[in-house]
Amino acid sequence: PDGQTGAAATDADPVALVNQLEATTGKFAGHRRSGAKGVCAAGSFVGSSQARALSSASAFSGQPVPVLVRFSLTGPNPNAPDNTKGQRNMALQFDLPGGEQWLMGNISSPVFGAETPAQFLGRLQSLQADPATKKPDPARVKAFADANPQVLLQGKYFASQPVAASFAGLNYWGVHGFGFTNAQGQTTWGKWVFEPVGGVLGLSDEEAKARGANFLFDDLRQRVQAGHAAFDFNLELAAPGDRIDSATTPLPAGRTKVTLGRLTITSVSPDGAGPCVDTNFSPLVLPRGVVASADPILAARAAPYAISQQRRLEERAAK
Ligand code: HEM
Repeated sequence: PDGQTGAAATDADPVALVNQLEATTGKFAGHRRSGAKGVCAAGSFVGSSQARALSSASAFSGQPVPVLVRFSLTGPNPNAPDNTKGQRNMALQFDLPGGEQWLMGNISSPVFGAETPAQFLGRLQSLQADPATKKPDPARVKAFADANPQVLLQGKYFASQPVAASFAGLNYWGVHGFGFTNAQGQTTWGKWVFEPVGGVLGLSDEEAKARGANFLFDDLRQRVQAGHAAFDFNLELAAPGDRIDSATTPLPAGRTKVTLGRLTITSVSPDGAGPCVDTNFSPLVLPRGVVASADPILAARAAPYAISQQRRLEERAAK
């Protein structure tokens, strides 16, 4: 806590965040504290000339760059059902020349569920089940949400969307603002979204029920085999006055969008295997030519990811 900067009001201890994730959403030994049900895949990214004008990052050279991909459902449960509404993830590790890496964890929503780490901790606390009823206390949930209305935006977005028909048929947002710096030293700020080349694919509630609880991974394998899994990496450019430091404030609709390149998914690993299983996708690992915004949620992600990774690797080793 640092009373002079006021940091104590918005920060949260990373260990407390991971402990609270476990207390509220559950703990499944050996698995990610969020994004547990997932699969490794591989892809190839080719950057565009528009991207090269904005950023000197080697990811945009125009040469194919290998990308380690992980698609997942949110939450700690490795057996969560696929055929429900809610968050899906696409985490990426661009393996750049010279051993440089670019890591990101993108989600199927333009906003996160909290604006600051402290607010996220408070929201999770309010959602923790009461030991007596085994359910969250509705009055406590409401009181926190009334005082922190940003925490409802993400749930409203998911409620407005159909059940995802495919990991390859979703928009995946970076949510945070990032700056793209070119060789002249000019930095352009924006927020990115990976948009599926074949369009967004949704299911009606009846269709979702008929698919069963485990259809997304087979669907992904089929689409990748058929060559139908690719995303345009698009950057929405911030205009003067736009907020780029808030994970609950998307850019206003209609901002100029620049296509930075195309990511093609080329293979999918067997279930539970592959090079992404033991890694974490800490979104502060950025290449030269890309810089982080001052979004406090972005800054707060690195430490909990490392803690979760350490816990699950230790649990796996102890089995
Ligand atoms: C303070 C806020 C947040 C906390 C405490 C948090 C915590 C975590 C933790 C503990 C993991 C598991 C890490 C591992 O074991 O490898 C995780 C995974 C993930 N998170 Fe977050 N997260 C936060 C915010 C966000 C935001 C804002 C996004 C999206 C913009 C996001 C996207 C993801 C994704 C995509 C994964 C799965 C990555 C994978 O497949 O390995 N998280 N998060």
